[in-house]
Amino acid sequence: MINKQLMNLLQDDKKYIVGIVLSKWGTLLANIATVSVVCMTLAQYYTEKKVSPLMMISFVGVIIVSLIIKSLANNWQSHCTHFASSRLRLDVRTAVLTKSLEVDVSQQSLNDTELTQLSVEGVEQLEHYFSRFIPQVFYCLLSSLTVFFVLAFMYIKPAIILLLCIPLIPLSIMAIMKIAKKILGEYWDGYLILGEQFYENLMGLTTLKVFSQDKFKQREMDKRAESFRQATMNLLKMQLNSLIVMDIIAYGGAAVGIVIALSGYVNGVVSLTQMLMFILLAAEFFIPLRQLGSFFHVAMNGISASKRLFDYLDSPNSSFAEQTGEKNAAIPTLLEIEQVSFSYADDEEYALKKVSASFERGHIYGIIGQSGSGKSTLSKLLTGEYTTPLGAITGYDAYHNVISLSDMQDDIIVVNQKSYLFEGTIKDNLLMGNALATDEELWQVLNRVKMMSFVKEQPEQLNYVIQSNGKNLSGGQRQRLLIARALLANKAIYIFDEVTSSVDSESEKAILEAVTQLAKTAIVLFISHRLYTVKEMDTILIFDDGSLVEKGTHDGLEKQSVIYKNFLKSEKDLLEEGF
Ligand SMILES: Nc1ncnc2c1ncn2[C@@H]1O[C@H](COP(=O)(O)OP(=O)(O)OP(=O)(O)O)[C@@H](O)[C@H]1O
Repeated sequence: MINKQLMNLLQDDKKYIVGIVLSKWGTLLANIATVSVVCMTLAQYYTEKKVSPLMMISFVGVIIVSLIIKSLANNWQSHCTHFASSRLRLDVRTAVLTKSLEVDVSQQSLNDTELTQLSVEGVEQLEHYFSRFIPQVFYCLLSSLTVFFVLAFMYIKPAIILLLCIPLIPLSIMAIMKIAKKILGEYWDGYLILGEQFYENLMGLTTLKVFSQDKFKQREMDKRAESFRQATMNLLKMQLNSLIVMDIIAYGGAAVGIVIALSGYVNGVVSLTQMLMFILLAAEFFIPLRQLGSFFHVAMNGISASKRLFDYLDSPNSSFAEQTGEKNAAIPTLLEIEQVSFSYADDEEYALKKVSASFERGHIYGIIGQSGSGKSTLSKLLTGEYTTPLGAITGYDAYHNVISLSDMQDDIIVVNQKSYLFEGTIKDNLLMGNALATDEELWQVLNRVKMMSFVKEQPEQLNYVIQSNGKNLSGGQRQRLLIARALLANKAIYIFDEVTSSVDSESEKAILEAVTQLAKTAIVLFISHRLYTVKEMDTILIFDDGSLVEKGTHDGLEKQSVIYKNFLKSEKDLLEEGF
């Protein structure tokens, strides 16, 4: 019932749990005192037909003190309830965020939507576990013993009967827990799948509309929502049924105790005060246990969500993130790839096959090949998006010291189709590349990508606001800003992956000039579909079906390489056809 892994999270916050239990216990003691004084007053009035002044004073005094205690205890309880889980929720969310940044894309066991749902709604559910369920478990023990001793003092026989009923409730909770696990699993699965599909459809809504697929997707979502509704109803049904079982035990037990107390009064075994107290306190005996039952269901939701979060947090990190200790501060001037092979999944064909190449600072390398030939896969391996290829990827600094790929990764930057411009000013976006850059440096870099005149034309200049992902810019302007931001980052190795594929010729020219200039001080890999964009580059590498099939300068390849000549010819044909 008590999850060890979750409890370990509490650390210093256990004191708040103790605070909640004690405040509840204080309320219970105040209730017992109120019940006692009410019963004594009633009994006196019933037998003597009047209430003595002393009894009146005690009655009013006890009621006032009880109210004060209850009010203080309630305040203290809400204070502790808030603190018992707020730090913990923050910690769990921070841990999830940190983990998501550390784990390789290839090893992410949860996708973005699942992670968001679990760390928002799932973590929210943990509040109930810590601030309600756990304190209630301890309070139940304390309250049952307290009320038992008071009742036993009144009339031992029915008090023992009530005590014997108590284990039935935790036993029924444990039995329900077994069924609940499966139902909760289905509920969370449905919730996550629905969220994921909703997110995907929302992202692709324009595409769905263009292809008139929105109605079809809507029907699909309807079906998914319906099965989630079923799972939710099953969960609610299970919760309701189990509450009925607990009610029967709680109120049944209280009823048995009350009947025995009444018969004790009729037979003269107990006094009127004792009998009245028994009737009023018998319910008090079971109420905490009954509440435990209701809290249990909400807590189970949190436990189920937290299990998925823990599985995620316990999953292995990327080899890159696991590196500890000092990073090698050396700057790579040479990058060597030896016999690198990589497959996205065990049973999949190799996307890269025994690729060997070396890249030097001061050079720009044009990487071309048909779609699916493995160009982007090489980029993903270099940036650490995917890890553990066969073969070796090693860097060397100017003094020939070896730099491992993980040490090198901070020095590698990629600009590709996934690169993003955030809603905010041009300056904000550029400063992401280098937070310390001055306005002058920003203008310089804008000049390098031929964006200076555009920005100068805007009344707000550097403070011109870009909409999310540069919606209010042309494709070429957007791409040039992405490159400007990367240039500001001042890295040793740059990978440009299809950065000119959807831009106008003016932007293409500006980009090519900027990257060629950059190659004087960095290692630059320029991946492209279009051969003419890499013609002038120092070395051209041709990929075909995962293999590096040719390497050389344009002039050399034009003379010797059949593949290159075919490439040139097919591109010429395409250009003549107007593509
Ligand atoms: N995330 C992935 N999971 C599984 N297979 C993938 C993944 N990404 C790429 N592949 C496969 O790996 C192979 C190489 O893909 P890659 O993206 O490296 O090609 P590319 O040369 O960059 O293609 P393009 O020019 O179209 O971008 C292809 O067969 C592709 O289907």
